[in-house]
Amino acid sequence: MVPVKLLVLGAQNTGKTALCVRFMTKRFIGEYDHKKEVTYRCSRVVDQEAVDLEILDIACKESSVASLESSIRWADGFLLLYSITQRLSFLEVPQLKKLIDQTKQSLVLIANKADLEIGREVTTEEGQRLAKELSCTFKELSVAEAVLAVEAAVFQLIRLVLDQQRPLPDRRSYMLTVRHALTRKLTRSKTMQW
Ligand SMILES: Nc1nc2c(ncn2[C@@H]2O[C@H](COP(=O)(O)OP(=O)(O)OP(=O)(O)O)[C@@H](O)[C@H]2O)c(=O)[nH]1
Repeated sequence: MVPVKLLVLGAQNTGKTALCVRFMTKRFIGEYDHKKEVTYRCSRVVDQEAVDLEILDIACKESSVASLESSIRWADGFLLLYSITQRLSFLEVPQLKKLIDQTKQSLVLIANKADLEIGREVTTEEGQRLAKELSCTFKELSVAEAVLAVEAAVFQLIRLVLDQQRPLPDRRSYMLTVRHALTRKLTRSKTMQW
């Protein structure tokens, strides 16, 4: 079992708890008790790898900068949420990203509440642009409506963490680079034969 620790971050009311509960139970529950921070534990198989998962949902209202920083140090990967209906939560993203250690690059930016099109304050393109600037993966989804999208986002983050933990030559990104280089070389030599 590979231990993987994930932290769910974002401004208030962006759906952090809803996302954790959705991932753990597959259910969407409207309202939660926000007073305490909660650690969810479960195991999942990701790409044939058994993963021992801990997901920390911190109560933003209650937590000090010091405790936020200590949670960030604890985590291997981050789900950073904003709500498409709360422009302010989108504007807070770069600040939160700055708090995350530069060496910790496993981060998925989630634009939540995609079902609330009528109240949209942040466009999909703005989210994509920000993710590009912050060099992270981007997903727009609705925790309320899409159980599979939530699972896919968490799994994608787990893959990033596992990839980051592998010694450099084993990393998926490294293998992909080598594969692309080889393909290019093979294509070129084929072209030359013709
Ligand atoms: N329509 C809609 N509502 C959502 C969605 N996700 C969460 N909510 C609602 O948004 C509100 C806030 O969700 P929470 O999960 O409590 O948000 P949080 O980020 O944990 O909030 P704090 O603990 O205050 O930081 C709740 O009323 C949820 O039911 C979604 O995808 N669509």
